[in-house]
Amino acid sequence: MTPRKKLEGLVAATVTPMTPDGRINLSVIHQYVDYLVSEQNVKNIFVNGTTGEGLSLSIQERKQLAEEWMCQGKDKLDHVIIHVGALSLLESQELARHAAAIGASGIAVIAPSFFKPTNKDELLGFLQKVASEAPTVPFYYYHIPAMTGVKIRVEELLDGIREQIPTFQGVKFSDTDLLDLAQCINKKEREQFVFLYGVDEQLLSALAIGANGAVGSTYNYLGRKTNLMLQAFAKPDLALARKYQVQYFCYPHREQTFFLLYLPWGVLCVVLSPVPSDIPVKVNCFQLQPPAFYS
Ligand SMILES: CC(=O)N[C@@H]([C@@H](O)[C@H](O)[C@H](O)CO)[C@@H](O)CC(=O)C(=O)O
Repeated sequence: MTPRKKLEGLVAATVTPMTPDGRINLSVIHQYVDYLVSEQNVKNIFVNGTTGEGLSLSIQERKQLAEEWMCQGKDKLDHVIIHVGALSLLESQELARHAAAIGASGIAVIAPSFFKPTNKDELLGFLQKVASEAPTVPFYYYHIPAMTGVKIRVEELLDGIREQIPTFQGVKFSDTDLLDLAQCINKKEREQFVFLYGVDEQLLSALAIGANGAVGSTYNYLGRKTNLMLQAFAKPDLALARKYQVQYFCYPHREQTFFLLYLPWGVLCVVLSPVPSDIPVKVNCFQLQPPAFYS
């Protein structure tokens, strides 16, 4: 892993592979890493987040997954960000210490979502207590109000955040409120922070207001295509970038079917997207353990 390289571009929010009897399946993670790097050109991952269903896993499972992703990503991935948020502060702190011990390139924390912080100071207090357990690890706030119900504006949260959290590095911004994101980015003193956008369907809009990159589920299987959009945006060829965004992300993702098939030789991940017939990608599959007869 290349340590401390600035985090930008695409970050795949990884799915957690499971066995048919509901246990985590660590054995396919090395192939998952190879798939992301070679097939999707994605070298950053976000582990145990929403897509990985981290909050539905036990602490032990989350640690084992983090260790395996770190181990298999060594010398292949640039960044492994571990989500360590939890309802329990003590558990979140334990996960933060663990992520630091295994050398994670960053940690991220969502707001507690049952007994919710009601203002900026409560939220900041929680984040600070977790971040301080990993004092050398870059820290990201994971803003996903649709899931947590915590709607404190990030723009407000960021005021003076480095004084409370010296490791604060940026935000994984999974919300459609682009005004909030723009206001975060447009403060001069925040230029050094990283803003990673998390609503894949409208990434281009976030790039236009200065997002550094993106974390999302679709980069598991549309990473290569989204990289083309990033290249078109950087050129800049906005017409082409818009074409990519519209073609691959404007269809109702909530209707998207994403499932894992458990076959004798391993796990097949199938993604069905309701896209028009003139677009070639309708079904995306990746084999976490490809059978010999397929190659
Ligand atoms: C609510 C949700 O799952 N949002 C996804 C998006 O990538 C989302 O799947 C995508 O925009 C398709 O709707 C990410 O923001 C979540 C994420 O990055 C994570 O797994 O932590």
